[in-house]
Amino acid sequence: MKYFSSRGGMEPQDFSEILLEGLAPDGGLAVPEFYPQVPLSVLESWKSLNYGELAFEVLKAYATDIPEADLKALTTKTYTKAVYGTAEITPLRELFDGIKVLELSNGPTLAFKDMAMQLLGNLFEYQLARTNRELNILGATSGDTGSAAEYAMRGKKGVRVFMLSPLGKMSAFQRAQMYSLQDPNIFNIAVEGLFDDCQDVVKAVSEDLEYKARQKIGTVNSINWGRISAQVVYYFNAYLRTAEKIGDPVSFAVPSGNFGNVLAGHIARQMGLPIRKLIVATNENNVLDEFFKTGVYRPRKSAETYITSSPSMDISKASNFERFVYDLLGRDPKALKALWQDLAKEGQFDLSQDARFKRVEETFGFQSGCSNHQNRLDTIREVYSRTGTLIDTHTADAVKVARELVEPGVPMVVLETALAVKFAETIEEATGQTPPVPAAFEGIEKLPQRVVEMPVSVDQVKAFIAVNTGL
Ligand SMILES: Cc1ncc(COP(=O)(O)O)c(C=O)c1O
Ligand SMILES: N[C@@H](CCOP(=O)(O)O)C(=O)O
Repeated sequence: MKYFSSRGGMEPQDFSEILLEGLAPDGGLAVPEFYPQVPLSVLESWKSLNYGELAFEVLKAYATDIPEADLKALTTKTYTKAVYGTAEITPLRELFDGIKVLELSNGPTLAFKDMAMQLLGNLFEYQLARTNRELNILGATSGDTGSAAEYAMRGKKGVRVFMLSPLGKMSAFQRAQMYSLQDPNIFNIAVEGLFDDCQDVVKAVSEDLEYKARQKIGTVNSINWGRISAQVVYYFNAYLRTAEKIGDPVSFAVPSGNFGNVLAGHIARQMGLPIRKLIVATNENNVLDEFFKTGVYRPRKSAETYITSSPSMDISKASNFERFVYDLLGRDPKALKALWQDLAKEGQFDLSQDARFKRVEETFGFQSGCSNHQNRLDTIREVYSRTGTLIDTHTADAVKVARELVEPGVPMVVLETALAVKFAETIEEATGQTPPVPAAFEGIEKLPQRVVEMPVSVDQVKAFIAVNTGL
């Protein structure tokens, strides 16, 4: 399998190359030359596989330059009960009204990011040893990618993590998870801005190709195709455990911010998984909901981005949306590049009158909805009173939209993207209950924290990295 840039400006590369490179040199995102197809008969045969085996089957079609025996060893080592708490890895639980919850947040940092990040940590270690290289990861987080990456990379040989987070905008638990780490290869930088500002800095640094090469910069955000490909696996797993009969339709509702999670669902669907609807659920930062409803894509500036009680989705410029639009435009890099040039000039684009916009729902199955703080409180309270379980604020956003769009006879799977304990304040406001703190995180908010503060400055971030790498 070869990978190209969504904007057309990259020589074909292998999986291992794009894994360490992150953003394409022309500022686009790496996309595979085609989506490997999984016929229903093959899907049927995957029913008996455990998670690690399934991950191997899905990923071997993408990571074709990694010897199969090595890839199998990596997926087996990653997806264990010791890491994810259960042998099922991503258990499903019944909610109500035809809705199930897919538990993706039982890993080391209590968010769905662990599903891909643990594998990425092992893949990086493998690839760096194979090529005798070092990697300095530059990432942006709104709360969960940061800790997942840091827990996956701490102590890994040849890897440093420089993680940008929005100063004062994450929950107290999220801050403590990241900033209390004292490992010498982990560097936390709290930026005086929002997630989008952090992500812009990561992209600007990555676009300075000379600096990127000298400092050996890589990424762990979902702009890295490795992240997305690993996230495709749990859609297959959930489908295999949900469909009564292989071939029956199943829908998914996905709390969305940077559009990586739901994009993985889109890819699973393109590979032939019988997904009926992919529901994009946003919070008050509803840029994506606006696009899926109207065809107008209008990313907001930081000043127009709300700070909400589902803070990990406080994102107004969703990176992975570019990968979906690439497919929508018939996988034509010239058309994508032209549209992105319009976007840079006009600050928005409008596909409402373009015949291709109809394909968003008809061909690709996308629908959307959004939530506000009150919806979140109501949903968390109702789920608690009807099932006795506490769901986190992001998952609540998806449950709210799933209930609006669920269809009779079609199971709806809501992706649980974090555990309630990460957002205890809102859970207490909704239910009066304090979410239980897992033993590993007992007292974490009282630990000393190690973080440097910085304005939104590409130059200052570059200088900080250079001082700490000595390169
Ligand atoms: C808890 C949680 N839910 C949902 C999201 C949104 O996922 P995505 O950015 O892949 O759309 C994030 C962050 O990405 C998150 O941390
Ligand atoms: N919600 C994320 C933001 C970054 O998303 P990513 O999937 O692109 O890494 C976070 O919690 O950091």
